[in-house]
Amino acid sequence: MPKHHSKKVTASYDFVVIGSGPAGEGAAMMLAKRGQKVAIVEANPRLGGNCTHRGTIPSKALRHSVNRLIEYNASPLFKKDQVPRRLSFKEILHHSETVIRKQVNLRSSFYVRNDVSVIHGSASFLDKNHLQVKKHDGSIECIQMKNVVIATGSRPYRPADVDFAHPRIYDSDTVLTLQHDPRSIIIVGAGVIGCEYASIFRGLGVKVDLVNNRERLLSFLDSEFSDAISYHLRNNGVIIRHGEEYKTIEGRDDGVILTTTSGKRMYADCLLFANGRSGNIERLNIEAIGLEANHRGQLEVDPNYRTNVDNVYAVGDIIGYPSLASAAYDQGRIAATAMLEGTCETKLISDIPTGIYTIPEISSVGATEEQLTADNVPYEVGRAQFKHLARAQIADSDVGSLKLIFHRDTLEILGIHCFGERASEIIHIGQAIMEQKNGGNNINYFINTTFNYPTMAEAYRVAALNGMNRLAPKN
Ligand SMILES: Cc1cc2nc3c(=O)[nH]c(=O)nc-3n(C[C@H](O)[C@H](O)[C@H](O)COP(=O)(O)OP(=O)(O)OC[C@H]3O[C@@H](n4cnc5c(N)ncnc54)[C@H](O)[C@@H]3O)c2cc1C
Ligand SMILES: NC(=O)c1ccc[n+]([C@@H]2O[C@H](COP(=O)([O-])OP(=O)(O)OC[C@H]3O[C@@H](n4cnc5c(N)ncnc54)[C@H](O)[C@@H]3O)[C@@H](O)[C@H]2O)c1
Repeated sequence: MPKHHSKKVTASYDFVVIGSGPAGEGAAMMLAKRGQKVAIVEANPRLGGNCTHRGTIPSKALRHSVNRLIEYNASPLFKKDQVPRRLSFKEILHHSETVIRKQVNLRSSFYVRNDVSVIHGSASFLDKNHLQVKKHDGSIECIQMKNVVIATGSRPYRPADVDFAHPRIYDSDTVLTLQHDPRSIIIVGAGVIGCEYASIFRGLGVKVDLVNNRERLLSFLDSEFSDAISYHLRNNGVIIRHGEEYKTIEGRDDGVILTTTSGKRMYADCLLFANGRSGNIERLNIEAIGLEANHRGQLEVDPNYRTNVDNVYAVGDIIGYPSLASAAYDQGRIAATAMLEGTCETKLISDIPTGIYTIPEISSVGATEEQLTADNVPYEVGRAQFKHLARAQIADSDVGSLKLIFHRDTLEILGIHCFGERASEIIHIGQAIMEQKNGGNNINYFINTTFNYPTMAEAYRVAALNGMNRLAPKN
């Protein structure tokens, strides 16, 4: 083996992927399936990325448990003794740990089956063809590669004036170690993470103060749906404070005091800071290959996910928007294809769906009414309310609605917005039609097809009929 920078090169690969989250996994699997010699370097002793260990999977598993609890306590079937069941955060963490274990087993098996070498340790560049990997036992390995994919993900943004070492001040990573049973929590940041955790804690009966520095919740949503989530969070007891910036956050022995720049003073058992994320760039020593990250630790890439260095690609949260596990898998596969073929014809879809696992859930794809109005697009809307669907009545989930926005003349679907139980699944039925070309994207599809009955999918027929009935005569 050759020597590099006075370290012995221990192995050589066609491709090395750094990070085993969805972006890295997507790239590594695609490259391995195409017969390449691939290694994945992962700093965590277990595979799966932050997605599996700290982000998507644990938060969705926690939310699932809370939702079952709410359902149980609300169901007339189980309500006979009138004593509501309680669960603590610690108790529901057990379920999420079980799901994480299953995910790690499953995802680890992919690497074994596809002959991808797994190297546990933290990677940093020596030059564009060599990485140094610092292993957990302190030993250092030097590996050589023709090409490399950076998929190191992101972590919670931690402003310097917040004491994250305090035992009652958490971010979305450390909240997964919360062992006590808080009676109240202040959540700073009402982005997707803040809203999802507000639903989880409120569902457990914890008093929640949600501090938002903007004027509305999740302002990228169609305003009807942003209003709906505000209404339902408030209706469930969450206190939402819009347009507030924190001034100080002070941890005490028995709780946390937050003051706002407007002079408010709040107190709770603990605080979750969930306001933004930073790319995991520092340990990579990208200076050694002449790369530079922006102030959020993110890398710039071209449409094929190639960085300014010809054999170095980057995918997932490390490149910023959309910063979703859903998109990260696709980015990984697209980058792998581009690395093998010079370019990838398939691009990430432009209408990335959103799936927000608040209680109730929200999901959308395509344009909002505000965008279409601003662009002077002639559209009409069709609505279905869950409370009018047999399946929702059976399931006792009558909170929710589906809105179809379609072009008044061409009847093309332009946007779909849904909230309520299973919204993030329901949205994909409409998305499949919306993606059709050559006239296939037409609201009449939902009127002319036969849906299983009773199903939530029936909402599409109801909404389509509602919209068509509302169309004004052309002259
Ligand atoms: C609380 C929360 C909830 C979320 N919910 C959703 C959701 O419902 N749906 C959705 O689509 N997205 C969700 N996301 C976003 C999603 O988790 C991320 O977009 C996704 O994890 C990004 O994947 P990735 O592959 O880029 O990186 P990550 O999943 O962040 O994985 C990166 C991996 O790289 C490793 N690594 C970092 N540096 C090095 C190094 N130098 N050497 C070796 N290894 C390294 C890390 O240890 C990590 O395992 C959520 C995020 C959070 C925080
Ligand atoms: N269901 C889902 O799809 C889901 C669920 C949870 C999280 N996520 C992902 O997690 C992230 C959500 O993060 P969030 O809720 O903390 O906030 P966010 O992305 O909504 O950002 C909150 C605020 O922090 C700012 N900010 C972001 N990064 C910063 C940084 N490094 N330094 C300073 N300011 C910064 C933003 O401009 C914004 O004003 C998103 O990337 C989202 O895609 C998705």
